[in-house]
Amino acid sequence: MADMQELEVDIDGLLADPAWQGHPLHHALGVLMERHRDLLRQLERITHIADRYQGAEHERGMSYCQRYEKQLHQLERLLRISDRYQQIMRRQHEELRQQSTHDPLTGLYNRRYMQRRLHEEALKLGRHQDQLFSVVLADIDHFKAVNDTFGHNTGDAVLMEVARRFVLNIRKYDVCGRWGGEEFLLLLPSTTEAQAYRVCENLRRVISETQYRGTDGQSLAVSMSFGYGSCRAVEDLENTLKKADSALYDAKRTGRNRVSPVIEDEVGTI
Ligand SMILES: Nc1nc2c(ncn2[C@@H]2O[C@H](COP(=O)(O)OP(=O)(O)OP(=O)(O)O)[C@@H](O)[C@H]2O)c(=O)[nH]1
Repeated sequence: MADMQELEVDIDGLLADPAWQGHPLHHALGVLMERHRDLLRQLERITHIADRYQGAEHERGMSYCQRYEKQLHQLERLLRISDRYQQIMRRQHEELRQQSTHDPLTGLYNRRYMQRRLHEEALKLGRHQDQLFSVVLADIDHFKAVNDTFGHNTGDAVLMEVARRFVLNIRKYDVCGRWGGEEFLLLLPSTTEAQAYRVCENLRRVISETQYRGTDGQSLAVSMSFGYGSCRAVEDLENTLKKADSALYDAKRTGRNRVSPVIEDEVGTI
């Protein structure tokens, strides 16, 4: 094959050489080369057709059982691809759902989700007049100073640890969310004011007794102020949030690291 290619290159060289242009065999050699190339092209086409024919013949020669097996394999492959695709879609859907309802830093529910939950909980009260729930607003004291003194990353670490402590110290049907920067909201179903006060006092103590770790290994302490209110009807929701907010403001105003309003009867029982 290599010899043939070399010969073709030699002949092409001779045909192109002006020294041989007038030679009586020059034209005949040119025509011969053209015919030779035509034949090669035809041969290639025939080989290609023969290959395809052989493939088709092989298929035809297969028994029904073999063809059925082959189609089954193809279907199984398709199913595997479709399964993988569905898994990816499900995972992406779950990630999107998580992102739309959760705060990325603390992993708690975000404000939008908490607003929806509050509304749903208030709607449920409409059908059960004797029921209620409580709302707690809790805010880290002097958090700006934490950031200014220890840096924003340490501030983030404190927020994460506070969130963890909250989740560890509430009942499993209570709902905890990040309401704003350093502010958290708790929804406490079927909880009276007196019970809400106790929940807040417990959390206040846990948060202030925790040693937090900064990103450079330093140890620091923080405290939180709490305000709460109870909701007894759907129309009451906005009012309850305002009540909790102004109670939180009172707790800040009267010295921080405290719960407002104080329920005197409960103070001794904690
Ligand atoms: N590290 C960090 N800081 C945040 C985040 N969100 C809000 N903050 C900071 O929280 C601080 C809140 O400061 P202020 O509203 O002045 O309140 P404070 O210093 O906690 O004071 P009081 O609430 O009155 O006790 C601001 O410095 C915000 O930048 C966050 O995601 N990470």
